[in-house]
Amino acid sequence: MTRTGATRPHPAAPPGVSSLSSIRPFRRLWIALSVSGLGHWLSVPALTAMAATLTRGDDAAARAQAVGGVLVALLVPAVLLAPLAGAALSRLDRRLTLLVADALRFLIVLSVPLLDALPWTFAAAFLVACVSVAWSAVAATAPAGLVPAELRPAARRSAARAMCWPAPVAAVVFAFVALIAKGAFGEGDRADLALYVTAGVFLAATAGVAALGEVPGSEPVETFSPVKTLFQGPRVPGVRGLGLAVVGVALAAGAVVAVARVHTGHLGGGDAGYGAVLTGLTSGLGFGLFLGPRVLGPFSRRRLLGLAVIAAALALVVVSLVQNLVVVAFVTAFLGVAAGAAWSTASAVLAGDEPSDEPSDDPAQNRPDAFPRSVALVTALVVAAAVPPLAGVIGSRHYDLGDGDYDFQGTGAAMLIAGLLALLAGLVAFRRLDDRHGIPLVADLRAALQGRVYTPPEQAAPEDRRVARRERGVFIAFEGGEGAGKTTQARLAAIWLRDHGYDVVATQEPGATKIGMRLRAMLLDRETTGLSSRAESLLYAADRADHVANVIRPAMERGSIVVSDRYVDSSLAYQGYGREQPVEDIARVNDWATGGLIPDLTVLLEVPPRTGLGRLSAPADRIESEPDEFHERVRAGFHALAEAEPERYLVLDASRPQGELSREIQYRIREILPDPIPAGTEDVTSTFPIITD
Ligand SMILES: Nc1ncnc2c1ncn2[C@@H]1O[C@H](COP(=O)(O)OP(=O)(O)OP(=O)(O)O)[C@@H](O)[C@H]1O
Ligand SMILES: Cc1cn([C@H]2C[C@H](O)[C@@H](COP(=O)(O)O)O2)c(=O)[nH]c1=O
Repeated sequence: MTRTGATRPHPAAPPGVSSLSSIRPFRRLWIALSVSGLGHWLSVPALTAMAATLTRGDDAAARAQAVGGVLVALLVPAVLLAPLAGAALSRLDRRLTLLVADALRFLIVLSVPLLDALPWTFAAAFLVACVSVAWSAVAATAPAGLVPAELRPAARRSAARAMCWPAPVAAVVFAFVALIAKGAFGEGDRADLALYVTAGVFLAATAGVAALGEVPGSEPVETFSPVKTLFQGPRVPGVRGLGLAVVGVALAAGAVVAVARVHTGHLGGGDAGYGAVLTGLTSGLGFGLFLGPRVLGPFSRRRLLGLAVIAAALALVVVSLVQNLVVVAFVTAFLGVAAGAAWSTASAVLAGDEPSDEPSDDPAQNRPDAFPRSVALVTALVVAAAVPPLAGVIGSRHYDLGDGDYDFQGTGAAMLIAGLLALLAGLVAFRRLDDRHGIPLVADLRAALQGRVYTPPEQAAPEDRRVARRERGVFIAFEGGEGAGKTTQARLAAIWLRDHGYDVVATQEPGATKIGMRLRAMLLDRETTGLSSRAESLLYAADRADHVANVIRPAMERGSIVVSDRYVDSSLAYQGYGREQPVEDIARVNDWATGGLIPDLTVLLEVPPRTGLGRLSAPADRIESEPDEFHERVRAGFHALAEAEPERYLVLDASRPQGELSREIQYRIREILPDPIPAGTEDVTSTFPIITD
């Protein structure tokens, strides 16, 4: 609501600190971790390619097994040794640990091309992976030690990103280095150069960490046992099918990685082709992780998860059958997108279903992603151990198809089997996860594409249907982040409408009714601490239910124009995107609370959070005091909602002058206005007000 006065700094920002990137030591550590991450991801294709180079004289089965052996060596420490690392690492100096980890990996990787022996390549892969377990555990918590307490959650998320984003870059670098190596050595693939480059990256990371100042260990280094977590099951009981969904995704993505080096060799691609396929997979994964639940906002996340697994499995089936390297790289990228979307959707499903128990001493119990991570890791290990030998056992088959030959390699057959198993896992997971039994999938998808939750006609409440038929008014909502100018523009619109003869009800959320005012006080009071996200969502929905029942619907029935400062989309953006709860759950609760009442027009006033918050003068309330990241998510949420339903939205850049904005809003409102004088009255008076600017 409007408050006038001077601007003020955002309350979540400590003095002089606007964001993580403005904290120099954090920024430097983040860069050093990104460089280490690049080395970490480069070591995977470099070491597997070395195994393939060293078995070049052998048959395809031996080569596949050598590559699989390196992958197993890279995965075993993460599965078996991680639980031992946590307690020991907490006692060590963080900076020194990161420094030693990078230096050790530099030396080990450098030794591989120098010794040029397969057994040492396996041993080196195992040693690198052991060091990487320690490095990633420390890297996950170290940046949080460099920032104020309120920025620590954001620092942890940022650290996780620093370790992940280099994966597609590493794949591209590997592909380029392979091309250069092929040109330079001119005698088939040589992985030496990729290993030297990887060692060089680790050396650069070592120098980067050495140049850092102290890294305080303010947070314990927590690791968990994937095997134990697997048997404990998900932190949230009752997410049936989630484990199977993760198995399906890990099976599909893991099978491609397990045989890609040898398969691309069959397709004439060598190391560069291997790099191209890995680039497709990793960049697809990144894109899918970003897209995840953002796509199809109102669609059930559980359904989305099942569908994403099925899509990844079908992509693997196509990859297994196609004999063209370019097509294989593109379909693998699609597989990556589906797998990434499945992963982030699974995380959202788990994050949205809050655990019923108290925080536990077991780190795995406090991490929503511990279970899917464990399932993925163990599945990847089994795939790396089983798929390459399976490819070797099957061997190659030659088919004469009359007008052309078809060579079906063991690697393709092994991927086909993995793809069919992943498809089965996806189908069963979809059935188990489905929380919309009886709702036709196609209609549900179509409605989600239009930005709404599908409700079968027979399920709409009889009273709501009756009211819907009688409604004659127009409903306009103003939405946007803090200080965007909603109250200002809603008031200007109401005045303009009244000036033109309309009966206007100007209202707002939360707090338009007596009960609503009490709810507003509870919701916005900074003294309200520890309110769970679900309770917050329900309180906003309760305010809205009262608002619709006592203010909006009666006004609509009278034929008034209702102008509301905030409505359901605020809950989708703040409680859904902002609080990272499943948006479709919030949509469903609000659909019920409002009897499905949707505005005829939603004006979205778009302004960067800092600008909007800077416009406010009163002390920040509970929601305004949330950190920048929260408000950025809210902003992105409003964007996504408007994009999903463009015909209902008018999106405006709210940093423009107020007068310009209100004129544009008037133009748009005009398109949906009814006759301002009720039909009967017009028969009697024969008058018709003229609308002017
Ligand atoms: N287009 C604009 N340009 C600059 N300042 C504006 C603009 N629109 C509104 N303001 C000013 O910004 C402040 C906040 O405006 P307003 O209360 O309308 O925002 P709001 O979106 O309703 O805020 P809240 O989210 O707190 O309800 C007021 O001081 C208002 O005068
Ligand atoms: C309706 C609604 C509101 N909020 C938040 C958004 C704001 O921070 C406050 C309302 O304050 P305003 O000054 O009146 O805009 O509540 C929310 O989080 N969810 C909602 O549904």
